[in-house]
Amino acid sequence: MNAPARPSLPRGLYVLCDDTVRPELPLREKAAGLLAGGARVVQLRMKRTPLREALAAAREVVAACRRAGAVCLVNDRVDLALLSGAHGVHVGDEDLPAEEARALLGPEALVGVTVRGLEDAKAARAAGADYVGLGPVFGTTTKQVNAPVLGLGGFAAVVRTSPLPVVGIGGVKLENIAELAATGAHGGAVASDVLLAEDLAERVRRLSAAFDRGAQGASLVGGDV
Ligand SMILES: Cc1ncc(COP(=O)(O)OP(=O)(O)O)c(N)n1
Ligand SMILES: Cc1nc(C(=O)O)sc1CCOP(=O)(O)O
Ligand SMILES: [Mg+2]
Repeated sequence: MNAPARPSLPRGLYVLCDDTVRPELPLREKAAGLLAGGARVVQLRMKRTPLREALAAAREVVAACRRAGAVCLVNDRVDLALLSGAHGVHVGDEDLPAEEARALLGPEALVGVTVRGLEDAKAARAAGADYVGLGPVFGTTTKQVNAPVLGLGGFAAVVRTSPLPVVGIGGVKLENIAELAATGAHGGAVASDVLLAEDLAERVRRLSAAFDRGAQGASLVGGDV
């Protein structure tokens, strides 16, 4: 029997299509800009959109991502991920546990889990996660995070030994994403730096290119995972 076809999480820039940053711009327009710039991983993060609107937005954004060949993950809501046909979910401490998300979504879905350190990453692997979102790497004003800022050194230490691919989040921007990638991170998750840009597509291109440059440096010195 064939193994289930779970997509792998593309390496590189990971963008948040977020309704809390620049809330006046509709999610579908944000997604269109991000995808026009070549975004390959889009997380739909809806914290202030009423549930039925969120379902409609999820269906639109997932369909647009699929047309563009991008992976779309829904933040928090396993129900919306299922109903919209998303590739998976990203869950944290206040969401369904990863095991339950996996049980509901099945083996073909991607499940990402928020972690604060190495022990959390080991637990996420045991729970069936595919990758971890580790942060905050830098200070952020997008969300009040109840965990210390790791800094690049603290982040890199977890990346080196994590049993799962690590996506860095929190204050990641054009000025620091190459350094983040050079730690061997699998991805760099960005919300405000890209969503506040005048030209979202151009910002995606620049962030992606900077990540790839940093990752190339990491692989040259043997720091790649
Ligand atoms: C890639 C990535 N990493 C971490 C988070 C944070 O998720 P969570 O802890 O559930 O917090 P909210 O995003 O729900 O506020 C993330 N969204 N993405
Ligand atoms: C949603 C989120 N989670 C974080 C965590 O550390 O768990 S930091 C964060 C905000 C990311 O937004 P920006 O790119 O604007 O800093
Ligand atoms: Mg959450």
